[in-house]
This record gives sequence, C-alpha cells and structure tokens, in this order.
Amino acid sequence: MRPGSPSPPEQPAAPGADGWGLASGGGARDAWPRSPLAPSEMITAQSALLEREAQESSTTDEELAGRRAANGSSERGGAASTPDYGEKKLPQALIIGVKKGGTRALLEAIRVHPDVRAVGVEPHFFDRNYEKGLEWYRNVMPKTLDGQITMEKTPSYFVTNEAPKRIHSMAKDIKLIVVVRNPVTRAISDYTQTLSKKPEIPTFEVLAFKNRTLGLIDASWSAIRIGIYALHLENWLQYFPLSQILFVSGERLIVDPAGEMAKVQDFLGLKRVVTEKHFYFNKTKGFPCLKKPEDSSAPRCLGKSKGRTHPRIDPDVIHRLRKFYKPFNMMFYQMTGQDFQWEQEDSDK
Ligand SMILES: Nc1ncnc2c1ncn2[C@@H]1O[C@H](COP(=O)(O)OS(=O)(=O)O)[C@@H](OP(=O)(O)O)[C@H]1O
Repeated sequence: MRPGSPSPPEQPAAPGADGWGLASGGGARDAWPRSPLAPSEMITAQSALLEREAQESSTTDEELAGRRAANGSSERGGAASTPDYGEKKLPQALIIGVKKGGTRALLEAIRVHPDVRAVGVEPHFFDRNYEKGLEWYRNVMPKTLDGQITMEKTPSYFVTNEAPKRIHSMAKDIKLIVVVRNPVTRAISDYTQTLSKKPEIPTFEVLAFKNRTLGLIDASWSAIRIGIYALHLENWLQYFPLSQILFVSGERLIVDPAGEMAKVQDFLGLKRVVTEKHFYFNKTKGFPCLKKPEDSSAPRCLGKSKGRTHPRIDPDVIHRLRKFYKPFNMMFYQMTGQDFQWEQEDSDK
C-alpha cells in the first residue's frame, strides 16, 4: 500500500451506523466509517483480510474455455465477423470482475460494437499467466484496426492482490469495468457453479458458516469473500482513480441491458451503437439475448452455465448473509458514489 493512502476497511460500521450518506461524486473513498463492528463481524472482517493473500479459485466460462484454450492463439471478436486484418495490441479496457456478476453477458454485448475486438476466453494473464510475459498476452489478443478497442475479461482479477499493480505497470490509463451483483446472490451463484462440477460438496448453509450456532460467517470461503467488494476495491484505488473504473449493475444488465450498455459505451468513448434494437427477452432462457446478426441464423443467448437454477437456501442463512454484507455494501456505495440497492428485500432472490 502506498503511504498516505486510506486504510483498508478493518472496522466497517455496523448496520444502521451514522454517517452513511451516499457520496454524490467519486471522492468519498476517504470517508471510511469509524463505528465499531459487532464482534462476530470483526472476526469475519479480519479473516477476510487475512484471506486476501489466498489464491483465488478459478473462474472459467466452461463452455467457451472448452472450445478454445488461451494458448496464444487469437480469437475473433465481434458479433459480425471482422476480417482478421490489423495488429494485435495490448488491451485498452478490461472487464476485471466480478465472478458470477454478469461478465460474460457484458463482454458478448460489447463485442457487438464494431469498434471493439475482444478475446473470447479468459486469458487470466494478471493472475495465473503473468510469468508468460506481455508478448504472450498481446498474442492472445485479436487483431485490431486503428481506432478499435482491444478488450478481455477475467473476473478473478478483481480479487487478485497483484492485479492492480501489474495492470497499472502495463497501462496506467487503462479503463476498468466491474460488473457487480448482490453479493448474497453472487455467492449462491458461485456455489451453484461449484456444485454443478462437484455434486458431493457440503450444502451452502454448511459452507457459509464458521460456527452456525454463533452465527459466524466464514469469510474465508471464496464464495463469501469475493462479495466483500469494498475490500477488494480498496486495492484498486491504490493504483487507479475512480474515474477509470466503471461499475455496472449485474441486476440492471438483466432488466435493462441496453441502458447499462449505454453507460459502458460512454465510458469507453464509443458511439452508442449497441442499443435496445440488439436485445430481446427470451422467455425460455429467462434472460435477455442478443438478436441474430444479419449474417447469421441463430439468435444468441448465453449457454446453459449462465442463468442456472439456484438451489433453495435456508431463508435464515440468507438473512444472516445480508446482515453480514450490509456494512460492506454501504462502504462500497460510499466509495463508488453509487447505490446498487442490494438492501432491498427482493434483490437477492
Ligand atoms: N443475458 C444473460 N444471460 C444469461 N445470464 C446472464 C445474462 N445477464 C446476466 N446474466 C448473469 O450472469 C451470471 C454469470 O456471470 P458471469 O458471466 O460473470 O460468470 S463467470 O464468472 O464468467 O462464470 C449468471 O448467473 P446465474 O444466474 O447464477 O447462472 C446470470 O444471472
């Protein structure tokens, strides 16, 4: 951490503490709340801090990863196929998280834009493949023409300690996008993904607690820890100003994809090309899908690993988790100047 930078949120305020007014701008990150934590929350917050050193469990888009490994070959970006002219460049914008936030939906939507070329698989350069070097990374990228933006998404970057420094040393003016989602639903989504691969794992309710009788949440479990967004964001703000980070609402990306895409295109300095016209709500899928491009026959919904049915979780556990996350969420709203409204009862259903 650089000298003079704000301290990590070791003592976030308990729910209902004073001074939680939302910042209107981006300068609120200095205003760390100072109210004491409930003891159990103190313990879990501390364990969360300690666990930051732990290696993040991997995030993959199984279906895509299965099709093509990031082994140095480029992948065509864009919905309409763009001829493979141009040169490979290091990315100017990254979708850095969060796992299960809606990162694939965002990447696929922004790739429709003719001025964006993106690599389809997750390169995991700044976490797992850093030692391969920048030339390896550049080679993973698709070719771009002048004026086109190169992008990639790797959701684990957001929770990788070394990522901000590494990315900053590559390009300090890079644009960063984080898709955030109610951390309770995100945790359940994350668990659902693991469960789909390892059906023998314990229940969510078992994994979520260090001590269920005492109500001690296990913040060292990555499914829980990833959702402490304020903690991770603090790391990024040591290297990047808030103006270089866009926070996209994972919830709004589902109910109003065009609205969120307008913000993304503005942030990237792109013309608003991706609009309502590109989306339709697919009742079978239960999610918005991209309309079929003129040169293709099929509309494009995300694969079956996106939009999975979640197992039913004990409402008491949901309630406890909501309480656990509330002070961190408040802190996150204050740091970003955005209220994601996760405290509303229905938002983690
Ligand atoms: N249009 C559309 N179609 C399908 N799914 C959508 C869409 N928009 C957002 N989402 C939500 O994206 C969730 C998966 O998030 P990610 O793509 O970030 O997952 S991953 O980290 O890359 O594995 C996924 O989470 P689950 O519902 O838990 O499967 C979806 O809720």
